[in-house]
Amino acid sequence: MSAKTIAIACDHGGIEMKELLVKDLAALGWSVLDLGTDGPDSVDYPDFAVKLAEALKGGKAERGVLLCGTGIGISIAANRFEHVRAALVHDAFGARMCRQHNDANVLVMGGRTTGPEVARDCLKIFIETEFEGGRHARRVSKLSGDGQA
Ligand SMILES: O=C[C@H](O)[C@H](O)[C@H](O)COP(=O)(O)O
Repeated sequence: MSAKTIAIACDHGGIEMKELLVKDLAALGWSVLDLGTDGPDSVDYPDFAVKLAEALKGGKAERGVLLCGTGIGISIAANRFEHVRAALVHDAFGARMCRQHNDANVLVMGGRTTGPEVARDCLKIFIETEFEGGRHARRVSKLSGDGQA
């Protein structure tokens, strides 16, 4: 069976965290689609959210990871796409809940706000936790235009 693919992208605020997490993803058995950025030069986080959203839409990856300084800007940008459920996570509980309750398909963290070991832990939990479905499936369906809001 071929490895599942996860896309990862960041701005300059998340570059060190990206390098760390790419290694972990490979060790966890995922094929990694690295969409940059690749160096410390200042770039604009919305451009990288778009790259990742397009990779998910085009079926090039099943899941995604986005990183910027705080995770805030890049999660705002990613959630403008209807097929993206990007969760800004700061701890293990959030990483677990965003999968179990929200079926998040993109994990977002801040390279300037979350320490490396917490980030690695969150990534592993995000990867290994399944969506619970049930009442949560009804709620998640309302996020994508199927609801009455
Ligand atoms: O939400 C935005 C992100 O945290 C960016 O990484 C941050 O705004 C970049 O800031 P600067 O251009 O000062 O490095």
